Amino acid sequence: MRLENINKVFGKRHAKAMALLEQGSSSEDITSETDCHVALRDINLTIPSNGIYCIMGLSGSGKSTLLRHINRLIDPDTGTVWVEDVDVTALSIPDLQKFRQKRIAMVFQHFGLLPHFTVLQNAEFALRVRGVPKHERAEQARYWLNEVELSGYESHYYDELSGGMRQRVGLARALAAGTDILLMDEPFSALDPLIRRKLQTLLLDLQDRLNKTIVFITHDVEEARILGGTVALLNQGRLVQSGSLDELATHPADDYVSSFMSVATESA
Ligand SMILES: Nc1ncnc2c1ncn2[C@@H]1O[C@H](COP(=O)(O)OP(=O)(O)OP(=O)(O)O)[C@@H](O)[C@H]1O
Repeated sequence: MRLENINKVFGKRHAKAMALLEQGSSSEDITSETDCHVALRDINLTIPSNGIYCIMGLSGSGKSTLLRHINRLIDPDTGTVWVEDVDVTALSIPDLQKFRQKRIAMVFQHFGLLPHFTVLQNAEFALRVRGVPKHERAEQARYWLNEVELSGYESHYYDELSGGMRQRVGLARALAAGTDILLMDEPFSALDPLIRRKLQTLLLDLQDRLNKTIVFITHDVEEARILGGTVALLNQGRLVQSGSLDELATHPADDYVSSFMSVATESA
């Protein structure tokens, strides 16, 4: 997939902010003149298929905003999102809905489960939306719950699950959707370190067999390394460097990359 010339500005005086952006004003000046926030600026990024690709950066650097452009939960102000030969930014709303159902599932940091649904009902949710018959969707959901080691918990509710189990349900729901692309927005960062490590291993095991295109947001260099070490690093809405973590460590594009990598090395 490819993001081309993406700009995204949030705020009320949007037209004024966009005019300043086009004139080349700095993001700081745009904020001080208009109170708008430049969340993404001139993003050009190619994400290879069939692998795990990590989006990194400090809090507020634009990671979630970038991820949400891929399934157009957020529309860009300018630019194009390509998923293979599909221009996602040009899809009509009905086509976008079909495209999302078929191609892209999402896993959220805070799970995004429906508390009044059982584990099974949550896991089969995407299939229900798609109109898959009850028996068939239950069978598929059970299969994926087994894959995430949650067999036996089908009739449990959200309140009865630990954080790790909740995220396993989130993962089963995304996998049951049967899409080739998985967007994961800090899926493991609310979990304690041991559970987090287990879920990283589970994801790697599944990916070995499923070979999906996974775009994974993390703050954590160690987590990105475990997941294969291919990253894009954002700073204040700009893409500062992409490549392997080793490249970022040995040939940092600027001081931000260098300090991001050295803090991570010190805390490892
Ligand atoms: N809907 C919105 N309206 C206004 N500002 C927004 C909106 N969404 C995001 N922003 C701002 O855009 C910037 C980027 O936000 P984003 O959530 O993409 O960052 P992030 O890197 O994912 O941060 P975190 O790691 O804290 O989740 C932030 O300053 C945020 O406050």
